[in-house]
Amino acid sequence: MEQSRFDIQYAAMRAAIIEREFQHLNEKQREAVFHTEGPLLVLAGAGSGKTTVLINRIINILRFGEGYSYAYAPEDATEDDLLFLREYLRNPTEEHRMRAETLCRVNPARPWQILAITFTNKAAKEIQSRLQRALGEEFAKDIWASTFHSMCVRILRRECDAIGYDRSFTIYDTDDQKRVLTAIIKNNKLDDKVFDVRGVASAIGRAKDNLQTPRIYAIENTEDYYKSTVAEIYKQYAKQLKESNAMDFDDIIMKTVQLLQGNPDILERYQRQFHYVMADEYQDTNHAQYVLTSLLAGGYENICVVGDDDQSIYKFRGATITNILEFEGQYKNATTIRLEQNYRSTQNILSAANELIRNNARRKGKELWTDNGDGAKIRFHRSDTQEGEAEYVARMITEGVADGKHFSDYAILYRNHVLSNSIESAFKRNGVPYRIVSGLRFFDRAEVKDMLAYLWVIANPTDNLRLRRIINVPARKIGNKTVETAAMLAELNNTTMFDIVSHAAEHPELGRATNALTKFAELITNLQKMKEHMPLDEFYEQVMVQTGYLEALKAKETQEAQGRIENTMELKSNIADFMSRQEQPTLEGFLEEVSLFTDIDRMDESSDAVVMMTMHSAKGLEFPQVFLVGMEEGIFPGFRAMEKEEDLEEERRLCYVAVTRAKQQLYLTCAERRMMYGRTQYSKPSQFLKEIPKQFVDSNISETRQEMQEKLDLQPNPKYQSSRAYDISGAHKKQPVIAKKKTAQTVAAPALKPGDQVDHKAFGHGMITSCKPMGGDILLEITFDKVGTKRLMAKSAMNFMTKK
Ligand SMILES: Nc1ncnc2c1ncn2[C@@H]1O[C@H](COP(=O)(O)OP(=O)(O)OP(=O)(O)O)[C@@H](O)[C@H]1O
Ligand SMILES: [Mg+2]
Repeated sequence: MEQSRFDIQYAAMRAAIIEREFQHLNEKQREAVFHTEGPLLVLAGAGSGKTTVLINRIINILRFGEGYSYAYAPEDATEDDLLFLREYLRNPTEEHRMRAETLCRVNPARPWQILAITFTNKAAKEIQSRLQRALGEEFAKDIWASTFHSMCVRILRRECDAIGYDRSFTIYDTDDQKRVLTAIIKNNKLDDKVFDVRGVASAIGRAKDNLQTPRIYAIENTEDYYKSTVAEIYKQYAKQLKESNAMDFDDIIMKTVQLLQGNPDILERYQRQFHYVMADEYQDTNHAQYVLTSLLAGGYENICVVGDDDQSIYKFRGATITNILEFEGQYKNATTIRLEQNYRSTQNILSAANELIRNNARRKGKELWTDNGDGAKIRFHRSDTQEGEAEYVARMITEGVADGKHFSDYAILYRNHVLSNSIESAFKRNGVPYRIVSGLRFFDRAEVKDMLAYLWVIANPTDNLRLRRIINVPARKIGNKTVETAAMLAELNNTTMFDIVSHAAEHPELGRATNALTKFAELITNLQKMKEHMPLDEFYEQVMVQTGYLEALKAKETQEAQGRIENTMELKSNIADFMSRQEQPTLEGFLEEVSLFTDIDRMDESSDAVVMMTMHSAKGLEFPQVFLVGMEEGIFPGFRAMEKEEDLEEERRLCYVAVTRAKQQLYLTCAERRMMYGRTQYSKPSQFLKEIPKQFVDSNISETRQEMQEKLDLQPNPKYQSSRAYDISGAHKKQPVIAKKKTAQTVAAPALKPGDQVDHKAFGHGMITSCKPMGGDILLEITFDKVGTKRLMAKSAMNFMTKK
């Protein structure tokens, strides 16, 4: 075809815009961004910009997508038309789409044709907000950027009648799941030591990750007594959930796969819808997620997965690294792009990460480099005790803040949550503000769960489990026996408990409770009606009042009850926040969001506090200053992992993930002695520390001493107070002495009194308002000019404070 005036102008204009748009990316990254058609694997190390590529790729597809290259303006297009088109290419709004289409054959993807899946809500939100900034809120909000779970819930809410569920289905969290399982284990008179509920729950979870239904699981496990019994529990569990119109987390994925596999018409609809499918952190997908992604991308096969085989850390949850390693086998025409430049960390941190992960045999192998410069050396610090370790962490942070850093620049990462206790105490003693990201669900407080249970029952009255939770809360004279009778009647009549309760008068077995039951059913029915014509937050308040829940708390008049009232009110703020974000906020929508919520999503980045979380939760995140604490043999790697090479490699990958979160400075700390689970443990520094070459490290750990200890296999004798009892080398003296001095300094309890003026390195000028002796130390309350009142323990505080 002859080139029209438009073609020439258009091509030049397009090239210029694209050039400008993506100039901040490197060549390899741009290659990935522009490779939009066909299967693409971006396999690259930490901090190399994988997530960045994924986001920019979406921007590219939506603004300059393949379709635009076929755009031809008619010969008679006016200057005005061309100007309009130029504007439209910059900012393709739905509003102007029609005119653009009449001018030229534009055929770029629409936002809802793009599916981008990630693992955490936080990551999904990050993608959404970056896309909104680039493409405009209105336009970007239709992109399916979400987690596996919320995407599946969205599909299921629309389509689940095809698999026999009602659209108002409830989502059970791990706690709900355990209640149901515990009851089943008890009813079947099984030994709950052998069939420990956590073990059973995780076996069922793994079965679902592998898309095994109760029937298939039973067929595949006939030989083994434990597993065949689990198969029976699984069967009963699935039946009960179905009857309650409920799904657990793992069901959400499995049922979506079943829905799509069992209903070709529905599958085809989604395959047609999703022109482009993308998945971040693909190394952590399990079998069910892999099948799901493949199914959804099956229409156009424009599938792009990004990941890092070295960061696969969820094997224990069924993730299988083969999904990423076999991508090229699955799609014969796949293109693979590797990124090697890291933009996050300094060279010292990267070299350490490279050397560490080199010890894994099973990997594809890659090296990262950066031109960020060497940066500061990594700091190793070994303390005598866990308290010493915690004090060190607190001291480094306070000194850093005194130096101009922010508390929020710091992250403390640990292998297990138990390791956070001593750090927390040290932060309290030193007035360091912190926030623990538990990775668990936030909405786990009893009163919040109660209110949510009410909301669930209103939305889905067939939810027997939640009905049981609230039917007599606050007390309504509906006893346990009545509840059990109602449950039995429901079973017998093949209906739900709510149905029985609503028709209590027809069941003489319910005896004197009939009245109370009928009233309860009326309460729920009335609330259901009320819900229809009231804003959600007002409705929530009505639920608190009508159910008598608020009244019952108020009547208690205790401090604790007051706290609970505040928590239930906080739930209202959550609802209000939800309403402000949604165009059509529904109760179901809110409940859904809540059930997929974890603490990490609530991490408020605006407040200045140190964050503490497990290494697993830190995936995909970055922080200027990172501490990895508890770097000891037996903790990290854990004893269990040390037995099998395969497990050790997974631990090492976790260490690689943790190390590569740091942008500027990495601290690795350990203690010789530590109280864990009520016992004092002595441990050697983690083998991972040894795998990091000395040239990248600044250490207080004397190597001679460590080597000596290992050579002689000397075990420290717990009878000695000082852990140095076994140290015969004397070579350690240099550094630790300095450390000792610091501790010695803190011992003298300072003579302070209310009214004294102080200068604190991190908090500035303040005045002591009270001094209370406490456990050989003094608890100070100080009102600082800048940061308000803080409570500090005098001994530690005097490291940073002078009296005026
Ligand atoms: N071309 C670039 N120029 C400058 N900075 C970049 C570039 N690409 C990425 N970055 C920055 O590097 C950091 C790491 O990027 P990103 O989080 O996308 O990496 P990742 O590969 O997804 O990391 P992870 O493996 O930890 O998930 C981010 O702060 C990002 O803004
Ligand atoms: Mg990433």
